[in-house]
Amino acid sequence: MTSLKQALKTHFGFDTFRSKLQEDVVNAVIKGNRDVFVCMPTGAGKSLCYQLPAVMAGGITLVISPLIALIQDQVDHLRDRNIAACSINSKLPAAERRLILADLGSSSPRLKLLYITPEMVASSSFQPCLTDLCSRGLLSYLAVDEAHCVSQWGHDFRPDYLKLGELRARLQGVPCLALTATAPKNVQEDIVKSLRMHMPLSFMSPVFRSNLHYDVIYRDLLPNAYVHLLAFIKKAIADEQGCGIVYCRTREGCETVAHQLTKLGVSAKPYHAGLKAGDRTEAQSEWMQGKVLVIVATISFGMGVDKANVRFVAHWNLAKSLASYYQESGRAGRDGLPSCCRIYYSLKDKEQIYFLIRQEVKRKQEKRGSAKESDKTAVKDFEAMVSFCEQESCRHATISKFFGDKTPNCSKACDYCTNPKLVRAQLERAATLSTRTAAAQSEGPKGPFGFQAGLYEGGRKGYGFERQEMHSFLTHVTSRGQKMLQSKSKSYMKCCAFKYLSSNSSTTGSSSSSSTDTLSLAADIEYGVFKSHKSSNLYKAAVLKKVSTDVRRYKNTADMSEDVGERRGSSPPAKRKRSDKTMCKRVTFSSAVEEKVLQPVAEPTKSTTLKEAADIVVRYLDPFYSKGKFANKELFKSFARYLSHLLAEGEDKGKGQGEKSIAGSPKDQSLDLRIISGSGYREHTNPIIIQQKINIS
Ligand SMILES: Nc1ncnc2c1ncn2[C@@H]1O[C@H](COP(=O)(O)OP(=O)(O)OP(=O)(O)O)[C@@H](O)[C@H]1O
Repeated sequence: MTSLKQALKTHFGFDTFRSKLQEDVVNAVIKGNRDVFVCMPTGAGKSLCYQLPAVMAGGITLVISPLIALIQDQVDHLRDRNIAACSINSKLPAAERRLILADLGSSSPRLKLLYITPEMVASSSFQPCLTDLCSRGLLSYLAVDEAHCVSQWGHDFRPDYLKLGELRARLQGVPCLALTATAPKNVQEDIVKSLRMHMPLSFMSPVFRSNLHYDVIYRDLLPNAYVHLLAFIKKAIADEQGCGIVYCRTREGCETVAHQLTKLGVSAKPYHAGLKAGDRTEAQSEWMQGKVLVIVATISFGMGVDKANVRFVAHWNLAKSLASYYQESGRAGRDGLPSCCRIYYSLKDKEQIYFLIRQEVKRKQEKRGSAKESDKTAVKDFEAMVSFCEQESCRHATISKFFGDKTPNCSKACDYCTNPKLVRAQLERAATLSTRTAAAQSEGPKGPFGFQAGLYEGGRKGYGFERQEMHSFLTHVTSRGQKMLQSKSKSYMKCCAFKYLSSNSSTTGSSSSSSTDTLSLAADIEYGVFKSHKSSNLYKAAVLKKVSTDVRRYKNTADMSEDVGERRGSSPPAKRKRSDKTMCKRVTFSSAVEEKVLQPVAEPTKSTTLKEAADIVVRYLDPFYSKGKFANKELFKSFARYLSHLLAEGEDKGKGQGEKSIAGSPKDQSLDLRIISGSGYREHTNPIIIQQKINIS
């Protein structure tokens, strides 16, 4: 075994290089006489191209990486392998920083890889350390990860990356390695120029990844897009191995999609900048561990997340460019196994993003006082994304062409190559739809930015216009002294809604349905209000009003209905199907009456604590579990948890209804178990899609 392969095995545990290209790059870097430029697809193993030379070299490798989270991930991974790596960043505790600087200042530092952001490299506090390392000849390599960030033609331009040119000039004699997955020709040239690389050796491999199946579904054409997404998820994870990502543009989008998926029985969690850091970390780690099947995230999620078995990446909203889309969708199938990448395309979404991009360009130009050629980049990039969705040709070919590669052999790895007729049929239907809705759309976007400002995601990896949107949102919020709602309030309001609906079950028609339905209805009502109210007090009042209105509306409609059977037999959703016309004709609403109806739920009654409820539930369910009536322990736990919440929160009003199935007569019950954590209880222990029927007899 060569010493290189030996080092690969010893330090990283790999028997072979992932590809010939990876080995060639490592050899070229170790040789050290030329700068090296690497453009390899997502998941191809670029990190190893500098990590292996770094551990084999005598000095320290300085790695520039754009995100602290990404850096942290890499550092943790290296430390797990006993490789001396660390990062100096703004979040580092002072004591740790002192230790690192002490090691770097020693005659023979232990450290092999020092990760740093471009901002930190340029900061004055880091300069003495850098000068010292340079003057003592202790820098082995300079590695610039995600190098496309240096180019203003790139999809993730970071002005601070431009400062790396100066750094490079200071590090004469230190070989530089630039790595990216997403660099068309103009970006490649920009990288080489900006980093002042000297006649670099270039290692490029085509972007084509044959294990990824790409398709586009027109969301506007679907009768129920969430059910469609559910079917996609089920198919992509048919063997229940692996997990997936759904990308949404906005925080609200993440919440909505996660909520809908949960309601449909999929364990899904949202991830966005609006969540507390702890909740975000929890969502990510549960997803990483396979406890949560789907993470519904803004694009702030994913960079540096190295999870092998991501079986699908669905885009609920369009990516801002084709390059971004390639990178985001490329998080699927890093283990090389077949995986699916789908876009749920929507014309409205397209219009909104166009609008936002133009606004952002205008804002930049106003600030700068002039227009620049590169201002058009964002629009062009997005146009490429749009035409990817609206085209009638191979999706892989489009991606490859965009990055300057030859047309790959798709072999039915996209919807067009699998069934071009279907793609055409969809386009034709979409064209008809867009003609029909053209009039409505021509009115232009509503609201200050054509949509609800404030609902859009920020973050460094955002769409580029987040600052403007967030600013508008914050102004809106603080101007009224409003506070974002806490999840405690949400649970409480859901509980109120549930109690009120339960107590009026004979009116709402839920007497015939389970308390699960009532809970689901309560969650729907609460969530609907939550979406449109940012003020805590207005939100609370609106939930109560909405619940009482719904009950009242039903009451009025039912009272006047000639079909008594309908009143007795149908579930609430069926009743709501009654046409608005009928309702308008027959029912008049009096706000005074509604206010009166509100009163009974203003004060919550004392209920059983969750722990007490859990004790009761476990006592009753345990015999069934012991008899093997549950498929597995996780299912038992999920069911018990769900019932405990139900009992604790709906205890007083639900007596004789919901908990009858727990405490009543289990021996003759057939429990239709649909664990709907979307009803307020997000915790799942079961990663699989839970929608099962258990017969207890
Ligand atoms: N020689 C190898 N043998 C087996 N696995 C490898 C090898 N080299 C790298 N890998 C694994 O491949 C996965 C992807 O590697 P890495 O994160 O470096 O990809 P990347 O090219 O940087 O992708 P991205 O552009 O998405 O960040 C990692 O899990 C890594 O451990």
